[in-house]
Amino acid sequence: MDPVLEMQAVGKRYGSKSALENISFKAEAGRIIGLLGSNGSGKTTIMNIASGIVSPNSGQARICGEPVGVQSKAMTSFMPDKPLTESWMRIRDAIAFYHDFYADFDMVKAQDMIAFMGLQGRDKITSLSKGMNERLQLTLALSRNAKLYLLDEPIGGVDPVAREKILDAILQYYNENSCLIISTHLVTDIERIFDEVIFVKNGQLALHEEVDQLRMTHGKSVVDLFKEVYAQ
Ligand SMILES: Nc1ncnc2c1ncn2[C@@H]1O[C@H](COP(=O)(O)OP(=O)(O)OP(=O)(O)O)[C@@H](O)[C@H]1O
Repeated sequence: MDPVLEMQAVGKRYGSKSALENISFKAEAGRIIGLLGSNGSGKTTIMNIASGIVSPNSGQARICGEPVGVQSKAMTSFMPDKPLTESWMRIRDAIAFYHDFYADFDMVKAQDMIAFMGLQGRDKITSLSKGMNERLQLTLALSRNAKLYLLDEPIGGVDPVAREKILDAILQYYNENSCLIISTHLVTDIERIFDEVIFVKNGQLALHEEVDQLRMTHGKSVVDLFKEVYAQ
């Protein structure tokens, strides 16, 4: 069976600046994968290429064997680091918008997640705190029945309690037939949910390993190895 996401020798330049170089990896169904790296290492660029927002200059990205394009976008649910919702919307409008827009949107799951997250349908999105907004964006992304979920910094800037709630929601609502990739530089606390981690450093793939294997071969937690790899 084809991997859910495969990158083959992907390179990306912005003008004269190289953002990604020769990135190759496979991401299989049933896996939660941490895409880890310090600021500017290339995580968002990888997410943007997998979701079809940005085209690589070299190499190729495939979703379930299909080159990234119209067909692959229907199989990919992306939570970007900036919200896709409009400022006039209430939470219920955002849910209705996603339901109208995506044929695979599961309304029952969305309502269940809204309750789990402690969100209220009548609340205006502009009135939500950063953490509550992240809970909403995660609800919207995970309520689709996609093959690939791409969550770009889903816990950026939220307090430890909100972070735990978001991680619990990911574990509870994750669909085991899919692959979920989470980019972050906040490795502490989040490593408990990863099956595999990919380290990106200066636009290159520094490591791709199963977390259990990594602990055995390196004798270290993901956080400790992260600190070692990214030490200046
Ligand atoms: N639109 C763009 N134009 C020019 N350079 C860009 C653009 N987008 C990204 N870059 C550069 O590409 C490199 C990788 O950026 P990217 O946003 O992918 O990193 P990141 O790991 O997601 O960083 P962060 O954790 O800070 O979000 C950086 O050097 C960045 O400055």
